[in-house]
Amino acid sequence: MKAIHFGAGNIGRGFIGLLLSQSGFEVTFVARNEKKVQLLQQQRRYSVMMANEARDTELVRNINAVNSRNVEKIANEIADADLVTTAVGLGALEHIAESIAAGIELKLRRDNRKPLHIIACENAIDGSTQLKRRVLKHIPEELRKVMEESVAFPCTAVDRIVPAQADDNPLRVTVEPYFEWVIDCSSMLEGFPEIEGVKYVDDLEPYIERKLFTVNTGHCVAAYYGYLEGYETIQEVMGDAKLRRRVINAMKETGELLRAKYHWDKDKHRRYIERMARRFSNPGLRDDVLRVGRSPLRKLSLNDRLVRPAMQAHRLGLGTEHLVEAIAAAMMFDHREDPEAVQLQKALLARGADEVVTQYMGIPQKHALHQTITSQYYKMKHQYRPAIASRF
Ligand SMILES: NC(=O)c1ccc[n+]([C@@H]2O[C@H](COP(=O)([O-])OP(=O)(O)OC[C@H]3O[C@@H](n4cnc5c(N)ncnc54)[C@H](O)[C@@H]3O)[C@@H](O)[C@H]2O)c1
Ligand SMILES: O=P(O)(O)OC[C@@H](O)[C@@H](O)[C@H](O)[C@H](O)CO
Repeated sequence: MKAIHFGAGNIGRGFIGLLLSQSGFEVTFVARNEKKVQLLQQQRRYSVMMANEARDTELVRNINAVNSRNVEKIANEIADADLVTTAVGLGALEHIAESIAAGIELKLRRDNRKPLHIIACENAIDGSTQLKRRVLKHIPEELRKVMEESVAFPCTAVDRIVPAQADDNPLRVTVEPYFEWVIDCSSMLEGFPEIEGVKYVDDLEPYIERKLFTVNTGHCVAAYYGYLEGYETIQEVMGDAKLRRRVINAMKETGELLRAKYHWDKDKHRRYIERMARRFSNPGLRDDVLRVGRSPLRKLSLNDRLVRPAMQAHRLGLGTEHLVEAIAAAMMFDHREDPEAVQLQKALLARGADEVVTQYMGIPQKHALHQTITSQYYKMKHQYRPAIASRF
């Protein structure tokens, strides 16, 4: 069984590569960094350490690597693969689409009808569908129909906290012990080799929404308030009782929405929230506020972890107070080395919050949340301005 994985970063090595290798796949990483490619090619293995007391360690074997610029080699690898996975970041999917399409085209021209599944393991609703749309642009018209017979793009929800690594060994990665990987099997082709530890479901929506609107909503609330209060890590933020309460309150708010939509048991979901908060606090990890808050424009977009639950909750007449505050806090994220934070701050400065809420969040001006978010932002800006100014 052969898998090609795009992105030899934190989640790629610490989660996807690990589970695929444990399930018997030969995994070839497609990576941008030539040094990392060479190391993976030389060592053909790396270790994944658990952030638990025992520091349990797993060895990932049977791996190889190819540089992301080597489109011909990537296409050859994909042409006879069973699985392609990605963890490159949502914004980078457009950069890998052409290589994936080249592999699919080669596979079809060789008349290889073995099923190929392509799964975008990014934090997003319908990530694989978004990738498919980009790949299709590079597939010749005459192959598109036949492609459907042997190539599928099932969507997924992946959950494991893997912080940025500070390790002398550039391949080793430390991860939390917890993980959840759910794949939508309703769009899968027959004969798919199962991945150990994956849950296959017919309807992914409750799973991806539970993950994105609890783990990722709560996580980014911690990051954005933590940033405003001058904390460096999520662990520090969770140690601050006032901020921890804000994180929990936001997860409770999305919890009310999720329970209304999916009729979940109240106590069970409360325990899920508590468990997620304990994960954020894991003392065995050091997770930077800057990593968790990265790419604020993506996180503030209409279908992501803040605006989507807020819009849905509003539609159902449920509370949105904590989400609105978190959205305003996200708008304050002005880290100079984050290109999206810079773009956001420039837009706020040039065009004001009104336009930013419409343009980047997709909330029409006449929507009630538009006004609430804008006012909350100006209120918070006033409150935090002295703290922010002292940063520079
Ligand atoms: N780290 C986590 O806790 C976690 C958990 C679940 C999901 N995710 C998602 O996984 C994705 C990756 O996150 P991460 O934390 O591993 O980030 P990361 O920055 O550690 O890894 C991304 C990797 O993709 C590589 N990359 C970017 N463009 C590429 C290209 N064109 N070709 C090949 N490689 C390319 C980068 O060089 C980097 O190594 C994101 O969508 C993230 O939301 C992350
Ligand atoms: O990867 P992002 O930027 O979408 O979100 C940052 C973190 O919240 C995220 O990486 C979590 O650690 C992860 O989603 C946990 O499964």
